[in-house]
Amino acid sequence: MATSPKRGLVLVADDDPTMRLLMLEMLAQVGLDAIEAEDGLQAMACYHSVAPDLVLLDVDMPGMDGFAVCREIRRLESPAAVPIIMVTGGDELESVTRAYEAGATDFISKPINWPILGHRVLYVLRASDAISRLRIADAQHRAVLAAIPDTFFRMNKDGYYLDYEQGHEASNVFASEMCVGRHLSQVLPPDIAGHMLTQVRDVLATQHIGSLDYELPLPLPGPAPRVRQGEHSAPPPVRHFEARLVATGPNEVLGLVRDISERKRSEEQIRRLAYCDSLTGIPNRQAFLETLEAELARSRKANKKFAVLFMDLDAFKRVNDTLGHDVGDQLLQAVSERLRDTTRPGDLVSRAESAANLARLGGDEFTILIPDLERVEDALNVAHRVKEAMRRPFVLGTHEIFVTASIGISLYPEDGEDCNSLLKFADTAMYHAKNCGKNNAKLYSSSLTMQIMSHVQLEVGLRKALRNDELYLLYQPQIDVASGQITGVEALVRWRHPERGLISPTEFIPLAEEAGLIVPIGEWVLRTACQQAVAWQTPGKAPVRMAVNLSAKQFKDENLTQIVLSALHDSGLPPELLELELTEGTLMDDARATMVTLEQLRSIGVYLSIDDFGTGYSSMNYLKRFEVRALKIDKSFINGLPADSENAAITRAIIAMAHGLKMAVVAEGVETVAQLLLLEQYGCDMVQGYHLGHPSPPDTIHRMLADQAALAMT
Ligand SMILES: Nc1nc2c(ncn2[C@@H]2O[C@H](COP(=O)(O)O[C@H]3[C@@H](O)[C@H](n4cnc5c(=O)[nH]c(N)nc54)O[C@@H]3COP(=O)(O)O)[C@@H](O)[C@H]2O)c(=O)[nH]1
Repeated sequence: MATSPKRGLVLVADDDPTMRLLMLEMLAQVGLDAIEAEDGLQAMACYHSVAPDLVLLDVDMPGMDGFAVCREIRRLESPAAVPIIMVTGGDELESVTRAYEAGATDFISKPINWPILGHRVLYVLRASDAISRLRIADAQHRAVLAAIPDTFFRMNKDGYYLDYEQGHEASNVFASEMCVGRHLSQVLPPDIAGHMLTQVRDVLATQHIGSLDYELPLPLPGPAPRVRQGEHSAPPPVRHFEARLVATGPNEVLGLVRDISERKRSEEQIRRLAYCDSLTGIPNRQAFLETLEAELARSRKANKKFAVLFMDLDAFKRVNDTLGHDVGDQLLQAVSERLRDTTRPGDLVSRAESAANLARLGGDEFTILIPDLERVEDALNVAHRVKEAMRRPFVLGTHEIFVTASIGISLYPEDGEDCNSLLKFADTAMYHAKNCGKNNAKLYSSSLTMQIMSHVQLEVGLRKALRNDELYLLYQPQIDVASGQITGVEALVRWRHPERGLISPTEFIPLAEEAGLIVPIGEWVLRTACQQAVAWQTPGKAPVRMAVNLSAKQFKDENLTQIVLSALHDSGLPPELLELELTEGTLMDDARATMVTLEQLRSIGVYLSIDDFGTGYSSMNYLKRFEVRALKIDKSFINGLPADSENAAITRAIIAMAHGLKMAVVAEGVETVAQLLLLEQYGCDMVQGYHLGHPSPPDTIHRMLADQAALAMT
């Protein structure tokens, strides 16, 4: 006979050997092993020694009866109870009741229906197995729930709490009795209750896990703090919660609620670090870009205008270089503070949340967003106020610092329809403002981009100009008034651009200074002019001095003296035949450094003169300290002569004062005989101008010098 696989061990306790035999046989039929005991004591001994999976226990046994065995087993047992089936003498209710009271799992009445005994035992074994698995699962769930700090609840589809177990977090606000049997709306604020109920229904409909975040104001114990007039009350303390919902049946969800206030606080801190400039505490570039993006969307939708102001300090680098980075940092903090004051909501003609309207992009660059702009003038007014605010001295410790600001403005929607363009255009306008003399505010215009592009192209061209031989020199004669002889020439550089043709030095010299090209270009001018000057010297004839312009950047170049020495040495030009023309501005920039450089140049023996005199500081006293040999009166004074009596008086005074300081005077821009005669009358030493000769190529000057020599022979 085929036997089923073994499914468990049954302890059969009965004092009747026939009954035991039959029971064993029936159990074997369903694949169960069995062990026999003929009375209660033996049953207990077997229970201890084999730990059966089920006990089949006759009620009536000599000595210790079935009820006593059952009670004893239950007393000894752990919660994992072994199933006990009591075999009662008859169907009488009393033994059945006693059997259950003793802890029996089930009972079988005699006479036993033998064919179903095995199946009945199997059924009880299965049921007991399921119960013990349930018990384990339940214990595990309880352990999990005990281990997590969350509050959990069960809720039906209509939003009634069926169960509520408060988590062990201090902030869990509701006690169980406040919730069980109540509707969500009686426990939570109406908006949160509404969201929660929607989520509950979604979770039940989709059988997916759902979640929602919400915050609850926590009333502080005691009376509310009094707020004085004009003060803002602190926002009420809130705690943040996250509820996760999972369906546990077609009409019921399990909810877990966690206090996420700490996490929110950390997120806020991270956000602050990511969006705030650490030096000044105002929003940084990232924050500004996001604000700009949001403003763009809002303005587009509401058909509104806004302006972006881009501000850069004009002399920040100088502060950093001269006073150190600590003072530079303090200045940036003070600047952002002043900007904050100047761009308060009321000042901005804008909405309330102005904090994000101001940002530091980095270095000394700040941006301001002006929303809801009605007139362009409003943006210009803000720019003007900012400029004025920056002009007031900053007192930082013992330092009183003066700075100015250049501001560029771009407008939405006129100038651009996206954030990057608007920011870029405001930046472009700021550069334009700087180029227009700093301490300026300029609106962006599309032609600016063209200007800047052509500026950049010109710079690229200038870099190639030297190596492509596109630069050349013209020379303008300088005439000694007394003798009428050419005693000097001024070298003036020209650039023949391959596409644009002739470009004036007024255009490319400032560009060369900006691009750092003035030093190599200036060296080339110096060397070429020195070589040319040597070629024009004729033994036995009056020498011809070569005047070369030096720009401020060249003058500051630490290798200047070396370059001059080298140009003189390589050309063989005597130093006294080289004149270096400097402007007043160049000399005044850094008096101490100027004195050192001038001393070095003087020690070489070169002739030093002041160019464009009268257009700058015009301080004779100052110039005396620099011991220069000559002054060149700017052509703007000569221009109106002889009719302009004021210019005539100035010219006469300059000549007299220069002579008093033993300086020679050269008048520039002499265009007429009348001017020449007047200057002669005033005692001017030398003259230069179109009337006496235009800037000309070397062979023209060569001819002029040759004619002059020939005339002298006659
Ligand atoms: N650092 C350097 N600067 C240089 C160099 N070459 C020239 N420059 C400077 O560029 C400015 C413009 O120079 P330019 O266009 O050459 O003009 C010079 C003369 O052409 C002009 N001039 C001369 N006579 C007259 C006249 O009668 N009327 C009139 N309207 N203009 C006249 O004046 C300019 C000379 O100026 P200055 O140098 O002040 O003597 C100019 O500032 C140059 O200095 C260079 O190599 N390096």
